[in-house]
Amino acid sequence: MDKLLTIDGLRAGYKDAVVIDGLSLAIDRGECMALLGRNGVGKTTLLATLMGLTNVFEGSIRLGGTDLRPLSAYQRNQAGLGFVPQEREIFPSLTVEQNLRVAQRPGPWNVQEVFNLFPRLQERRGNFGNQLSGGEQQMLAMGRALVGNPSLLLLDEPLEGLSPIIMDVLLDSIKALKASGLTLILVEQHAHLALEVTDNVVVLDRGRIVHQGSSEAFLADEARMSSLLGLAQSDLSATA
Ligand SMILES: Nc1ncnc2c1ncn2[C@@H]1O[C@H](COP(=O)(O)OP(=O)(O)OP(=O)(O)O)[C@@H](O)[C@H]1O
Repeated sequence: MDKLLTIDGLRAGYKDAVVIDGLSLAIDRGECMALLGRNGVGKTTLLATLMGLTNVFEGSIRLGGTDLRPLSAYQRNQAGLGFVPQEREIFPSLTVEQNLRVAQRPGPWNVQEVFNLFPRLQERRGNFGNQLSGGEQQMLAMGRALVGNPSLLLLDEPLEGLSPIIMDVLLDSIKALKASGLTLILVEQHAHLALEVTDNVVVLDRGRIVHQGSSEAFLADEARMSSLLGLAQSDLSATA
């Protein structure tokens, strides 16, 4: 298969502290990957490292043919990384449409395509960022990453704090992105839901990969999920 992202021997963290500790990972073009693990194991740090927002001590990160390590976050964005951070970071004083237009770069994704994916945003096109619900902000944050026409989309806990109805809208959008062939990494605490919309899963523990395989097989192995994710059996079914 054609590898889009290749991470080799990565050690990274904050100041002198190592959080990602010798991690190697490759993602095929068109692959949809869940990145799971208990709180504080380094999932967000790995995404932030891909974006150039942490200290890298060792290792390489390549996107297609490009070595990302010397590049700034802005340059990584231009090289094809789209990042939807947990904090969403939309512009509160711009309208929905303006938020999308300022992020537009050439490619198949444009404002109208985002409105087709999230009709709710079209209804809210004239509202300011700070007038949106949490779910609408999340849709806008995803839309903003999409109009940048990324080759790899990084989603950090997009379902956090949202109602089940809005979670379903976002999960449907992730399925649609997967069907369109976009490569993506989904960090989620809702393990069951993330596994249902992804091809493969990587589980981290203390900055290292402790499990890697198909999402379907992991989903069927409740005992393994429970031991690696630290969820009680009741939590696992609650997220199903
Ligand atoms: N900006 C930062 N500066 C210093 N240490 C940090 C920073 N952000 C995270 N850490 C530390 O790095 C470790 C990994 O945190 P990270 O947020 O990557 O974990 P996570 O798996 O995403 O957890 P969660 O599911 O809670 O978001 C933790 O020990 C955390 O305290």
